[in-house]
Amino acid sequence: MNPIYLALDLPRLDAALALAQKVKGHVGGLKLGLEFFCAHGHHGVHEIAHVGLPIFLDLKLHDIPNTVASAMQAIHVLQPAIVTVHAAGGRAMMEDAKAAAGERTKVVAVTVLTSLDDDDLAATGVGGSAHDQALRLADLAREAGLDGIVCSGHEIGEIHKRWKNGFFVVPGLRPAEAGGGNHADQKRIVTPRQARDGGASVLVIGRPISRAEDPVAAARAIEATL
Ligand SMILES: O=C(O)c1cc(=O)[nH]c(=O)n1[C@@H]1O[C@H](COP(=O)(O)O)[C@@H](O)[C@H]1O
Repeated sequence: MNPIYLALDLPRLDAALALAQKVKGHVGGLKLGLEFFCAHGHHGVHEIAHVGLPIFLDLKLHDIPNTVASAMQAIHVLQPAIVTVHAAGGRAMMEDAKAAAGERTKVVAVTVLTSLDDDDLAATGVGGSAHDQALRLADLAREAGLDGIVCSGHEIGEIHKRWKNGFFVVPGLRPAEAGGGNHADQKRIVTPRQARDGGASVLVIGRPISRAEDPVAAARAIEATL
């Protein structure tokens, strides 16, 4: 199965739908995030689901356990293949999120966002490295009974060794030929191939495909490196 999930981070529903239709033969799934869900809600998810690929609903839920569980129940009807919560919400929140999710939905916890480095974490009061914090939160997600986690390609190898049958989502990916120039807001990045070799189950890729002059060619080129 193609591990690439295209992040449809586009403000307009018609543009997101057109892009999804265009690249659907070259990606394994479609990721709809906060930007999309706040703008288009359930209706938008139903529209994108018509493309026929698995839907990853990336809402990064982070609140008290009861609120997160209720939100999970509210999106149950959409039957997403994958949903995200923040591991920093704690064990009880993750347990309740998993219990409220549909049986066919994988619940995965974001460990440390790929847009953060050690200094950013220190500024939030978290001591130690992003690497150590990601490992700690991955252990917590596993203890809470989640299906897996979201982490950067810098941690995936070690987390995979500790959690053999986990489901691992890796964003923050930039193809090698992009060089050092287009990281944008991402700080902990690797190539799609490096993430795959480290044990990633799903590779989340947005702008390297969606902002490419030819998104189909970009998706195919990435697929060819895997
Ligand atoms: O949960 C995510 O998908 C996620 C977690 C994370 O740590 N970093 C991260 O970039 N993401 C998402 O992955 C996508 C990355 O987009 P690009 O940087 O354009 O490839 C965006 O939709 C982010 O919301």
